[in-house]
Amino acid sequence: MLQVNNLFKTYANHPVLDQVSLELAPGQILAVLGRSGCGKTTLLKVMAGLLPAEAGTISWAEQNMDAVPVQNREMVYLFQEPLLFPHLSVFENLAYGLRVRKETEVAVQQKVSRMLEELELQEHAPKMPHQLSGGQRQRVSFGRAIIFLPRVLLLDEPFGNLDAQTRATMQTLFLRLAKKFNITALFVTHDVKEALLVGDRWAYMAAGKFQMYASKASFMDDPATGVREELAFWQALEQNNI
Ligand SMILES: Nc1ncnc2c1ncn2[C@@H]1O[C@H](COP(=O)(O)OP(=O)(O)OP(=O)(O)O)[C@@H](O)[C@H]1O
Repeated sequence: MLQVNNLFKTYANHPVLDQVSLELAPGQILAVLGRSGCGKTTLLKVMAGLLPAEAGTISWAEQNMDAVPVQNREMVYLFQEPLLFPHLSVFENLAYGLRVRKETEVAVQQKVSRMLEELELQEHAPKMPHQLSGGQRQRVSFGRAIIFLPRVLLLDEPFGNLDAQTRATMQTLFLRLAKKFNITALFVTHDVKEALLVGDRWAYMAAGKFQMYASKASFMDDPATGVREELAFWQALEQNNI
């Protein structure tokens, strides 16, 4: 179980994380909906150990993560822009985390081959990152993050820069692999549809305050989230009222 208790952080005396608490069971995906500037990136970076919090605790399976350094925390932050090693091939980008963990060459070859297949990137294995499309780069980045089965995957608007069709393909791929590898994830997005699609649990963040909902219905029914408003727009459009 992932547990976050009362995280607090300020920038210039202004709270950017205001007593953020959440709980997530292993294998669940928490979709976090929030507008630009609400503190989503700060929350994910604090959880990954990339930024310090002023107060609060983060624990996994009742082990406190606060003193655990980034490289051992295994709470992996996935940037919106895929960050790949430009001088390494797709294969070697995927293999990197396994090699750092001193896995045997046989295990590396097996795991990378399997991941290339899952990502439908077999034919691109020898390519360098600059020879890939944006969607393909994001797939490699995602594969690299899950190949060593981290405790928690932290996704920051991962498909925000992709066109609508590639985005839909990536959402389906993400869900299939997350379920297959039993990934526990926080998925932040400003897109209502994406939040509804990828989440098993839902939260809403505004001005540093974080609210988790007991059910999809309660998330949708909260006027703050704007879900009903968006649904009403599409219904009105369908009925030719717009
Ligand atoms: N290093 C910093 N110093 C001062 N203020 C900061 C710093 N980093 C972020 N902020 C402010 O904190 C708030 C939250 O920033 P954060 O990057 O977490 O937002 P976000 O929800 O991820 O936004 P976006 O979706 O636009 O990336 C913003 O108002 C931002 O201007």
